[in-house]
Amino acid sequence: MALNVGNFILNDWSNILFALIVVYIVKYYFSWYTRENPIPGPFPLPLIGNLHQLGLDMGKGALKLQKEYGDMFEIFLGPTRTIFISRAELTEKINNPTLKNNAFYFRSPPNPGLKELHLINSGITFNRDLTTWKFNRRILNLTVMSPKFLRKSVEFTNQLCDDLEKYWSSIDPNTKVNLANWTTCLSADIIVTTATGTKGCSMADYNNSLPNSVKVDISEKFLNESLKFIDSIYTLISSALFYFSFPPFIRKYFPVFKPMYHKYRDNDIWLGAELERIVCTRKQKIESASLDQPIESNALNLLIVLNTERDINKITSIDFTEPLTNIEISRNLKEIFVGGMDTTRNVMCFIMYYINKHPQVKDKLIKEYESVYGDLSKKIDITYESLGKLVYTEAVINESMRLTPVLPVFLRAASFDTEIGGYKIKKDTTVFTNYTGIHYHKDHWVEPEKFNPDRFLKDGGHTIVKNSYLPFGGGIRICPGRHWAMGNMKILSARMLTNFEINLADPEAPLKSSYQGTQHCDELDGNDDNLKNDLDEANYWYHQAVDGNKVALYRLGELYEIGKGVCKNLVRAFEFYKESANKGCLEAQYKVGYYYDHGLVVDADKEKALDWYEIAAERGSIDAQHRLACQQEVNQS
Ligand code: HEM
Repeated sequence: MALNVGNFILNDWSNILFALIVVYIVKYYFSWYTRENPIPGPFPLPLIGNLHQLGLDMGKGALKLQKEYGDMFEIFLGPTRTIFISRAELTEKINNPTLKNNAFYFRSPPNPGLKELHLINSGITFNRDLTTWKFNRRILNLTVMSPKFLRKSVEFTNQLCDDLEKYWSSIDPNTKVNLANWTTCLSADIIVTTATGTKGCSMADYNNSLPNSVKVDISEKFLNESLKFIDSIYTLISSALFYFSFPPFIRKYFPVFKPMYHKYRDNDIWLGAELERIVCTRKQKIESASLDQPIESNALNLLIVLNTERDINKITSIDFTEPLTNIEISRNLKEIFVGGMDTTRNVMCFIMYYINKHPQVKDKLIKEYESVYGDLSKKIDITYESLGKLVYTEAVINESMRLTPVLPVFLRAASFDTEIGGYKIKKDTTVFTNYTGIHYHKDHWVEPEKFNPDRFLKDGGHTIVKNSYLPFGGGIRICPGRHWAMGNMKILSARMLTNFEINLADPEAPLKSSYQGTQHCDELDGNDDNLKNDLDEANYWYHQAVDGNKVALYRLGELYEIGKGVCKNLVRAFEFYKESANKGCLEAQYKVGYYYDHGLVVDADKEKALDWYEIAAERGSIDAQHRLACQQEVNQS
């Protein structure tokens, strides 16, 4: 009998498997129930842990779990214990700005996938080796945070905005402007151009793909090379998530994942070689130029000349006296692309959404641009220095990034055993800061759901609690590209609003976005029907006004008054009205009176207002007669 049972068990593989599974489950739950220092969190399932509760959208999942389990909860991503913190005070250690006693200088725990991508012991973002991280981080700070780089980046972004304006002014009036696509292309071009000094051509390609657009003449070979490179950066970003999430065995041998693995691996090899080729070619060019020849301050050039005889600010620390090797330069360049491309494009989309959703904010922005750049009917001159004056713009950008942080959650790992909120955290435990959770926390923000840029103004009556606003993270690993990104966003907002009348195709539609490692703007359609028609109308009246046509002058006054086809500008409007009034246009005469009457001109003057009203009233203007009657009543009373 005993033999039979033994035979039965040993021969029946399914029973063995069943027994193993039972043992695994018992062991799994035993270690879960007896785990040290448990933090509130959902009940996990073997193998997948709490992945089903977190869902694919990590930002939304974290918010949902925060509601159920509070500001600090733990979940299991597969077998790995992971902690989420969603309150400013709890992030104190993560945002420690010094290396001394820094318990969270690791980005992630050791991970075989990231190691295979050479991201664990080199580069910046996932680098766990303190010596090389410090070295690379210092180099990147010296490059993308240096004033000469930031100044040059303003020039590049302005030039690319000029291109965008050219493309937009030739768009077919009956097509919708896909703002998400345009900002994606513009951002890619900004990052590529500013990082390498070679102009990106995503916008040109996208423009050429649109029906009825005026095609740009661009070499097919250059276009393909450039697009392949950009595509390869996006592929690398997706591959980091893939390599991070799946263990080597599943990646390499599971039928669904195998082709993806091959694609990602080939891409990594190609990109590495391409970056080195780019570095080598530029290095040769710089070395063959004479020393007195100025070198453009794009990121690649700055990395190449660092610590060479061209570098006037040679760094004189013992550990860093030599120029960078080609590998070091290409790895830093890769960090710029990976860190900058996906973040910038999505943030720009979100900003455009919020601005266009709130017309009163748009008006205030236009006023700021008028006060900083003067006459908006002429091309505005955005300099590096002027960006500091765009205080309201900065508040609008901050508020957009508060409501939709492009990294809704992001990770760090404990670099030694430590503690948060009274709970012990073991070395290498992953801790996600739930940025969205903190940005919407009722204890930190009044009416957190409301879009209110004033809360970021000094006199806005709101005190910002330390660590309650973290769009760029914080502490020693805070985003090194934050000043560059903020500059780009300011330029883009100013250029778009002063040149175009963009309206959301469906103003009632909610923001469509999804989590893809970063928060991704899925769809953002703007209407350019009005834009093109309005531009045409403005052009038409300008054309007519050349010979002093009083009706055309009056019409131009109207367009400037309401900002149609041109930027709203009351000073310009008044100039046109006055010129038209002097030529005898009745409506314009009334308008001039009205502008003097209501203080819409600098030299507001009631006497002058009455004079113009009288002229217009005498000639039959009902509006002017009404104003005079009102004035008489006021005088009598
Ligand atoms: C609006 C645009 C951007 C946003 C919202 C953003 C946000 C962030 C955030 C939240 C982090 C994590 C910081 C932390 O752990 O505390 C980060 C890290 C990083 N960002 Fe950005 N970023 C942006 C643009 C850029 C740009 C343009 C670059 C290019 C230089 C860049 C390069 C990096 C790098 C290299 C890191 C890793 C830093 C480290 O681990 O030491 N980012 N970014």
